[in-house]
Amino acid sequence: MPLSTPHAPQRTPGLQQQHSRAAVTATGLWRAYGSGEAQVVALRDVSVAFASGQFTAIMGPSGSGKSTLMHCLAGLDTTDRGTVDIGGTVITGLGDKALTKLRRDKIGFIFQQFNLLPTLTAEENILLPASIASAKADPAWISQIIRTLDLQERLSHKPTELSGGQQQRVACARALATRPEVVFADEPTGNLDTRSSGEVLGFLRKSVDDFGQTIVMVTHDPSAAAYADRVVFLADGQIVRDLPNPTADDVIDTMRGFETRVPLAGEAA
Ligand SMILES: Nc1ncnc2c1ncn2[C@@H]1O[C@H](COP(=O)(O)OP(=O)(O)OP(=O)(O)O)[C@@H](O)[C@H]1O
Repeated sequence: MPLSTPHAPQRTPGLQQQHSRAAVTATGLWRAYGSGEAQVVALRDVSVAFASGQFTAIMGPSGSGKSTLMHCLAGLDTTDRGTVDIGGTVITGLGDKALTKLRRDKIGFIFQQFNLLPTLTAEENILLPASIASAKADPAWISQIIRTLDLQERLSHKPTELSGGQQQRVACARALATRPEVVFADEPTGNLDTRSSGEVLGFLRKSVDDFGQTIVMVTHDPSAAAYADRVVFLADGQIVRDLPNPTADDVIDTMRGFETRVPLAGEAA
């Protein structure tokens, strides 16, 4: 079994120790939706850097701005103010065409709903982003990820013929196929059982330790966050805690602190 067991995160001092440059840097990000009385400020002056070869989880209460932050970091949403730099390219202000190219070449995505193309086989889904990226896919690398994810026997299957866990492992392979600067994972285990979650998280951990991948993952699950090297907590659109080497208990304690915090002046209790 090439993958780790559920809820047994093991951080090994791997490649991330050698790469301290930032893969992704956000500086002074603001994002509001709507206007006037109905305006919601989703991000308030958020500055954060994600080191290359590190696994970071983003957590926070519902509505705290996690998805907005991830979408702004990945160039899927626009910002009102501030900049995002991915691998040395400032993406805020790029036009649609340049952004699409940058996402294709530098970013891998893993979504809660897997988002595989239903008419393609697992193998075709894995190869699709690599086939349209600027640099051609490396067959030895693709084989290595497929082996690590234990997908050799599933390559000719369509998504409907795969379990949720298998579909998410295909999505992981697809995200890593181009060796992107960063993989953004949005609740990657939100639709999976405990065993499949452990397999996916074990693979993400391994891809950081063994391959030097950079991962930024939004999650609600403290045991998923415990696989990360670092947890960044958002509340009310701001970063309020930054926890290195988290355990699930650390994360639960920190989240409890938000639930019991005293409301700000003018806020409903
Ligand atoms: N497209 C939008 N239009 C209007 N308001 C939005 C939009 N997207 C997000 N918001 C608001 O911005 C705030 C932050 O939302 P966001 O989805 O980023 O939070 P979240 O922490 O990801 O929440 P959850 O954990 O529930 O997914 C919320 O108040 C939300 O209602």
